[in-house]
Amino acid sequence: MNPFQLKDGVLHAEEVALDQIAGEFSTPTYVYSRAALESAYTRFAAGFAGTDHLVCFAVKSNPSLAVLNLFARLGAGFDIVSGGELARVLAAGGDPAKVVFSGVGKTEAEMEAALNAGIFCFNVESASELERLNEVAGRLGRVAPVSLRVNPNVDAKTHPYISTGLKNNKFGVAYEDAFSLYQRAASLPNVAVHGVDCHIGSQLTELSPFLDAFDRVLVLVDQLEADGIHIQHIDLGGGIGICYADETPPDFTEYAAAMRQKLGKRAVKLVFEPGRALVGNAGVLLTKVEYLKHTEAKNFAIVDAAMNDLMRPALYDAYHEVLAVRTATEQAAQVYEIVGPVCESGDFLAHDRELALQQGDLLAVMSAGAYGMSMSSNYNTRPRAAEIMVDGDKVHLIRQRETIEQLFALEKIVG
Ligand SMILES: Cc1ncc(COP(=O)(O)O)c(C=O)c1O
Ligand SMILES: N[C@@H](CCCC[NH3+])C(=O)O
Repeated sequence: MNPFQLKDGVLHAEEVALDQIAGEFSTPTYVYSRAALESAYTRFAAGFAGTDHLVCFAVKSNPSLAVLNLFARLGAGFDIVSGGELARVLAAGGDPAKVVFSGVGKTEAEMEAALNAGIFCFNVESASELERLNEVAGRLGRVAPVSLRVNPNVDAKTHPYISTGLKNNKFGVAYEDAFSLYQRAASLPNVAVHGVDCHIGSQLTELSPFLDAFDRVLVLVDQLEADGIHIQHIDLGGGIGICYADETPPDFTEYAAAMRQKLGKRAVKLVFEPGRALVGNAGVLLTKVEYLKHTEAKNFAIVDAAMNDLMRPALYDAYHEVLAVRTATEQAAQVYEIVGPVCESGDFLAHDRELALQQGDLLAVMSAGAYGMSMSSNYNTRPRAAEIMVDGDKVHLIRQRETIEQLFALEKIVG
């Protein structure tokens, strides 16, 4: 579903005109559609109805308490990568028994917090992490449920910065080493082998890398079972892409059917960690054109959102569609660079967009619900944007715009 539609020449989020939101809450502002979030989660989970499964929303993609709470109420679990994300999940009413803990650098304090909360599983990413987890759990008199994150060494066919299942990156353990590390895990008193985990990358637009990874994981599961190491769940990570421009990622039904078919009759729970696919197209970044600037080479639309608000274009040269909130009637369309006020040449939101603009116009940067606000910063002492959730004709402020004072509240001048 696309909750962002033009009605009478004005872009709306569900039933609410985006210029009304800008008028009330100013810009830059992230706007999410509750209906789109719900629909994405429900459609994803529906594909696995009748199969033992757990959908763990990847918190890093959109850690807003309101978003987490919505998913928790729909029955979701959560994929976390830090103690901070665990605290968020708990504050949002998430069930710790549905939490998987990924990440290559878990600290002792984070392990303790997760053990005390009683999470579903630790996705262990190295031999040294396994030993540390065993020690920490022993100290607390607990047994930590573990999966090893294995690198199936398949090409995710995505941007190199967000491909994670290959041999030469920092994530997970090499496929070839996994079996012996599982034997080691099985011998340790304070960890219990529960599953096998993999996550091969993000923004995947083809099904085949998922299936190749699953095949390799199943070979390992069979080897482990033959060795007496029982696997209760397989975690296939996240990574399903969304349409930013003209991509055609696998749809949820097709993905679920393919995964279920691969699993066959095995009595193993399937765990997933989708992030972007559940939130990416449920959000936009609303921004205002501050200035139009015409140079010999280019036309610039200088807007009030910047790389600190949405980092993806600067970081990955990522494409986000940019739409005018009100369809212009007077001025002629021109090709613009859409740039922010930050003092970096890399501070752009979009290149070469044909738009009919005037100063003061509002623009919506589309597909900004994932890795938008979550990767934002205060660079150039810019307060982070407000966040709004629209529900039908209702508008909820789910995060206030930061104030300048908050940005230096923790600092002190040394006399
Ligand atoms: C371990 C892990 N799980 C899940 C995700 C979520 O990925 P995506 O947003 O592509 O679904 C990520 C991010 O790539 C990740 O690193
Ligand atoms: N942050 C990235 C995805 C990385 C996923 C993190 N595991 C993006 O915006 O696309």
